[in-house]
Amino acid sequence: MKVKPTKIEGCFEIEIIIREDGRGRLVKNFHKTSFEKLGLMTDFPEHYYSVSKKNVLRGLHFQVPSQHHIKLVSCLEGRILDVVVDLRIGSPTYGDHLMIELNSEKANMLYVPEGCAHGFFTLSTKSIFLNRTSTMYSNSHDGGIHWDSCGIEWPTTNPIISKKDKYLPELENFDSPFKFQPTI
Ligand SMILES: Cc1cn([C@H]2C[C@H](O)[C@@H](COP(=O)(O)OP(=O)(O)O[C@H]3O[C@@H](C)C(=O)[C@@H](O)[C@H]3O)O2)c(=O)[nH]c1=O
Repeated sequence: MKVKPTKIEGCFEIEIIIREDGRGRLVKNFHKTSFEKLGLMTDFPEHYYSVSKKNVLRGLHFQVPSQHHIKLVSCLEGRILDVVVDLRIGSPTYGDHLMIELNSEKANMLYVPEGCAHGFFTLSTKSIFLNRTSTMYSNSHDGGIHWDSCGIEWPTTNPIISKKDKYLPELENFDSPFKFQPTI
């Protein structure tokens, strides 16, 4: 397992072990001991996957305190552009974002720290997105910011989005409840 830091502190791209033979492939998509050695969260009580067609944009989402959480995200089928926006007051990258392609071929994952908004755009005809979260889903803590309010260069100006995502607040009008806690 290889863990690459990104420009957002606490956010990592993770490359995992893939074994291939004549039958196909085996992908080890979670290894508790390796995560523990790196000081990463290992307790993900909730997992789900979503299936999307091409041109779908989901996000940018988070849960507010006290149900804020770490996400471990990956793409089990297809290709997505995954985006993380730093919403932690006091962070050197507050308001900044990163975009990284996650795909089933590379089987790479993104470890998204608390206090960041997350979203993705689908590049393939069918994309299966896997999310593991460190706290349970809570509808009353569900929050988000508008996908087109953070200076992100999405591949289209007209993605397929949910009604909920259409009316999310813009980043500049968002009063962040998240505080940056430096690791050292
Ligand atoms: C995320 C989630 C949704 N739901 C329900 C609420 C709603 O009725 C239906 C669809 O929910 P949403 O429209 O919020 O689904 P979606 O837009 O796919 O939401 C997800 O987007 C990505 C970008 C994330 O980062 C995730 O954390 C999550 O917020 O499923 C759950 O029951 N449990 C869950 O964990």
